[in-house]
Amino acid sequence: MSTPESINWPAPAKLNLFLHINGRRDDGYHELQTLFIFLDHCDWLRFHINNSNQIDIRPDLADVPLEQNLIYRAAMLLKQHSSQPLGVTIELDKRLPMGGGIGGGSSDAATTLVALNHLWEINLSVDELAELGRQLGADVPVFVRGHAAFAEGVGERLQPVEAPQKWYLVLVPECHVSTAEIFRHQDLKRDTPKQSWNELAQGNWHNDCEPLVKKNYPEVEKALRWLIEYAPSRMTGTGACVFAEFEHEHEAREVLARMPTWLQGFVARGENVSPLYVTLQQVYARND
Ligand SMILES: C[C@](O)(CO)[C@H](O)COP(=O)(O)OP(=O)(O)OC[C@H]1O[C@@H](n2ccc(N)nc2=O)[C@H](O)[C@@H]1O
Ligand SMILES: Nc1ncnc2c1ncn2[C@@H]1O[C@H](COP(=O)(O)OP(=O)(O)OP(=O)(O)O)[C@@H](O)[C@H]1O
Repeated sequence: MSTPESINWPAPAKLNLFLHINGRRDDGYHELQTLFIFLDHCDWLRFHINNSNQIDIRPDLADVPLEQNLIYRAAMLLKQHSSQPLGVTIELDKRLPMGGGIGGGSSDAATTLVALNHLWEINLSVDELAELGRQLGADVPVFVRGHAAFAEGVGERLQPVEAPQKWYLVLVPECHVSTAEIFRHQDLKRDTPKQSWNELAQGNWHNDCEPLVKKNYPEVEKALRWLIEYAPSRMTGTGACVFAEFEHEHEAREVLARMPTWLQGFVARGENVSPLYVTLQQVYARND
């Protein structure tokens, strides 16, 4: 029988199928409209719980001090909801590129909240976990809730949607884009008119960050220029990753096989239900 220790918890990537920026609020945050889906391409986390009152993460993330690691911050936030000396050692198998616009850090944080809520027996509701997630970053709640969603406001108003299931080829340019830097930039386009979900569901999607990131990061521009020869292509989030959508896996793999050596990428399936929730259901079923 498998023990909680032997479970690998997925932290899936997300794509923003579109990212429309509608304006800037007085506090500097942006009003936006975006469509989130998950990919079956994940970081993997293993949780070894104990009573040490300590949070350890192995291995260290290069360039991210422990106190800034979103996994550590998520565990510390959750720990405040118990009076016990809760501890954990977390093994992280990092596969998602950092600063790639596919939400790796946010997803790691969400998986930590969901898994430790169960393993530490804290039993917060999904709404309470999403609220904790919001304190860590705008993208964390959608990973906590675990369903593809149309997001509005500053990203906090989420409406679950069913996106058609497609395959994606994601290219990972060799650069990190800082989300804060892009949102601060004076040349960012911020005036796409708001539309209803019914209008947006008809298509005509774009990413308002893409022109600026292409201009400032030649690696992103080069990757898009290559990919667009094969299929309509777009950037996710504030970059750096770019993606193209395909009906069938073999079509995406054929383009992957043509990729020149100066590019890196992967093929993944789009998911409406996060792989995290598939794992959580399996854990519940095992405990019944
Ligand atoms: C652009 C998206 O990636 C779309 O998925 C997200 O909305 C960004 O999510 P995230 O990385 O979790 O963002 P946060 O860590 O909350 O914010 C990073 C920085 O982005 C800017 N930011 C973020 C979200 C938003 N609606 N307006 C903003 O201006 C803020 O300057 C903030 O300092
Ligand atoms: N566990 C973590 N994994 C990745 N990055 C982390 C983590 N904890 C903190 N960070 C910090 O967060 C930054 C953004 O990481 P992330 O991989 O989430 O970027 P992203 O995919 O561009 O996110 P988003 O699309 O949400 O803006 C990293 O550069 C790093 O400094």
